Amino acid sequence: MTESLAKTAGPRASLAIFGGTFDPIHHGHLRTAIEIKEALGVDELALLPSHRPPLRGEPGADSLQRLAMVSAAVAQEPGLVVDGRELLRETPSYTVDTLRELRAERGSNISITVTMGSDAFNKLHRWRDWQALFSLANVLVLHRADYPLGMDVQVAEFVAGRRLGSASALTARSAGGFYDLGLIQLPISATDIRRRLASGRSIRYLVPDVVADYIAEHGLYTQ
Ligand SMILES: Nc1ncnc2c1ncn2[C@@H]1O[C@H](COP(=O)(O)OP(=O)(O)OP(=O)(O)O)[C@@H](O)[C@H]1O
Ligand SMILES: O=C(O)c1ccc[n+]([C@@H]2O[C@H](COP(=O)([O-])O)[C@@H](O)[C@H]2O)c1
Repeated sequence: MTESLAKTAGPRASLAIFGGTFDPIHHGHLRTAIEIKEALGVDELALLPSHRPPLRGEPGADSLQRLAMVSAAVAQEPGLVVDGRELLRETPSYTVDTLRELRAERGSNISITVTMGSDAFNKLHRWRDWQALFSLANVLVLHRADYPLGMDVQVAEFVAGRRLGSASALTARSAGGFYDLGLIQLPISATDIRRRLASGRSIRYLVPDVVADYIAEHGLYTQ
């Protein structure tokens, strides 16, 4: 299927994806997922736990455990769904592969927006086939408090002509648009949660109770 997609304005079905290692999923991710869904006005926001994250070491919890925690966390949240497709591939979880699969399934007309925090976006120039992401989807970047937007010069040039005036303008296009969004950011990170658990401290109110219970039952992140 061709990667040059129609970019005409107009109402269309829409989907946003929010990928991550989710090691573990926390309230920073969940609050952000809701903000993304509202800002874009999408029909559906899918969280995509990565199986083998390309630019980082082995996660502390295995893929099925991370998938189970994400699924439990969103079970009560209408409009948020989990997409476990990256666990079905043995290759590193390249976003471009995921988007190609989604396009093949959903067709060229649906609006797809891939979303990521500024920490992830600042490394975009190291992603597999990163320019192709913009042929397959729109890109929405969320400012994270500790990570000012500091994109690579090549990426900056590439997105300059693609910047739209609002997040919701992305959903009127099938692909190719870019927007960076300032939103309420909870200063929570999975790294900090893993450190707390390793030193026997509480993680209550940083993650949903179902996730804290799962971690305790499976003895995760104790070292
Ligand atoms: N508190 C937060 N607020 C908004 N976005 C977040 C937050 N934490 C993570 N993200 C975003 O969620 C996506 C997945 O992040 P990831 O699973 O790596 O979580 P993390 O908390 O950054 O993990 P780690 O500390 O292990 O790097 C990334 O795009 C990241 O920028
Ligand atoms: O496609 C790539 O090359 C690529 C490189 C690094 C990260 N990603 C994706 O970006 C998302 C956030 O990654 P991380 O490591 O910050 O959790 C997750 O969905 C990864 O699969 C994708």
